[in-house]
Formats: sequence, C-alpha cells, structure tokens
Amino acid sequence: MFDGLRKKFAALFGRGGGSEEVVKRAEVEEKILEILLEADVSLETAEKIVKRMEERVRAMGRKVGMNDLREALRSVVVEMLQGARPPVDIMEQAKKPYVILFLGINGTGKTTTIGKMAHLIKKSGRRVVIAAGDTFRAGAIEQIAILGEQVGVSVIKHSSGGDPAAVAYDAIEHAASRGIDFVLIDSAGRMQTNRNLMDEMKKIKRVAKPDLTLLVIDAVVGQDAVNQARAFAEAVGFDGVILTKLDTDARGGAVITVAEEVGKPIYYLGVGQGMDDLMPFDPVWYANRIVPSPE
Ligand SMILES: Nc1nc2c(ncn2[C@@H]2O[C@H](COP(=O)(O)OP(=O)(O)OP(=O)(O)O)[C@@H](O)[C@H]2O)c(=O)[nH]1
Repeated sequence: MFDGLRKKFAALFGRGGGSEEVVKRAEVEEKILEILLEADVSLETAEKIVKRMEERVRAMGRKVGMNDLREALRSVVVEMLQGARPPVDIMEQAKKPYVILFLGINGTGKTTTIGKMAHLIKKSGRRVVIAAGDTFRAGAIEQIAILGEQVGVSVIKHSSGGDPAAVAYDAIEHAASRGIDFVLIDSAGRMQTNRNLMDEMKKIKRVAKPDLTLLVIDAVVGQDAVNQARAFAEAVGFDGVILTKLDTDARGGAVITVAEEVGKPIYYLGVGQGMDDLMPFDPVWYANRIVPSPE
C-alpha cells in the first residue's frame, strides 16, 4: 500500500547508518517535492508540505541531518491530516436510527463499503439495516442482498427501477419500529455531470434526512477526487469522505490530496475487497506508512 511514496521516501532517507550526516537541505526538499508530485499530490499542497517542513527544521536552529528532515516531514503530514479527522465517532452515535447515506460516482465501491460498514457496526454489537437504494444499475440490488447475507444484516429492497427515496423511507421506518441503531442507504453511482441522477439524489436526501452523508471516492483517481467532491458538494452536499481501494493505489498521494483539498473529514479507508478491509482514518498510521523509519 502507498508503495510509490513509501519506497521513494525510504530510499531518500536511507537505511540506518549515515542518516545523521549533515545534508544539503535544499536538495532534499527539492527531492521531497518531486516525490510528492509523482504521487499525484497537487503542486500547491506539495509546496505547502515542504514549506512547513522548512519552518520546522529552521526552528531547530542548527544544522540538520536526514533524521531531522524525515521527522519534520512525518510530523507535517500528521499535522496536515489532523484537520481531516472525523468530528464524530460513527460507532458511538446515540440517535436511533442513525441514518447514513452513501454517494459517489460509478464503481467507486459504495456497495462494498456499505457491506463493510454494516459488518463493522454488527461487530460492535449494534443493529443495522441496509436500504438497497441503487435501483438503477442492473444487479445492484442483488449485489447488496448478497453482501447483506454474507454479513448477516437485513436488506430492505424494492424492485429494480423503483424509487430509491421510497426504499430509504421504508428502511428508516423498519429500523424505527424495531429499535435498530443504524440505516445505511446505498445509492446509484452517478457521474457528477448527470443532472437527472443528481436531482434524484437530492430527493433521497430530502426524504431520508440522513444524519450523515458520505461521499465514497476511489483513491486511484488521484487529483480528480477533488473535482468529484466539488461537484457533489455543489449539487447534493455531503459531510465526509470514505476513500476506497487504497490497497491498489500505487502512487499513494490521494489521502493527502483529499485531506488538504476537499475540506471534509475522512471517516474510513477501504483497503481491500473483504468485509474486514475498512479501517478508521488515522493520520499517524498513514504518515508512518509513507515515511518509514530506517530498518
Ligand atoms: N481492492 C479494492 N477493491 C475494492 C475496494 N472497495 C471496493 N472495491 C471493489 O470495487 C468494485 C466496485 O465496487 P462496488 O461496491 O460495486 O461499487 P459501487 O460504487 O457500488 O458501484 P456502482 O453501483 O456502479 O456505482 C468491486 O469489485 C469491489 O470489490 C477496496 O477498498 N479495495
């Protein structure tokens, strides 16, 4: 995971011996900038990282070695990502049912992520129901029904082509009447440019009045994540992001780009196709992963 960044930073900062040597700071910073850009971090964000690093090492008031630079980079990345920490712990919500709507363009992993979330909620000892709100794509209802079965969670569904807002409404009623803690609403993947589908989304939101709306973004798209987020923010609005497919994101910069440029919290990271492959967003874990300590 994040191999692009991880390997290059590991090579730059060396392995053990010699890393305390005084180095030409500007050269290392130039190289860091280059590595970040290759990982698909935007120029603006990459420059910001390097500038903050520079401020940090200057404040040390002495000549710096590779270890200092590595620690400065790591702490700047953590600091930058702290701003994207979720303000609420989804698992600790007292409101019943707590309704979460999932949005995103086609194939980002919404349906799979809902299966993973349902699994996580169930493992935490709380009850959850899924609304099969993707009535648009052939096979989507069946896909979510299979995932529901796999994780042992009920799925409320209508027939294909039905009104997704009605499915969401039924699922919320179902949960309310049975004291179920969470409702997870799937939705049809839509290109951010498709006005009709975006309008339909607004209707689901109006009817379901979700407590949290999460945009599911595929990390592999890199900087296009920012465009997708902007379009969804304008058309429908959302509260936070789930970044998926980090296990296949060779470049590794999407986490930084989304944290810095989307301006919404990142709730979870999808790290595989299995139902356990969802992890809470953790800036320290990510920074340690991309800027490894010498072996
Ligand atoms: N490697 C990997 N694959 C993932 C991850 N999340 C989802 N996928 C895969 O991505 C593909 C698309 O996932 P879906 O859940 O069907 O995507 P969707 O957003 O519901 O798709 P639409 O209904 O077309 O909008 C599937 O093959 C998933 O197994 C992840 O974190 N890692």
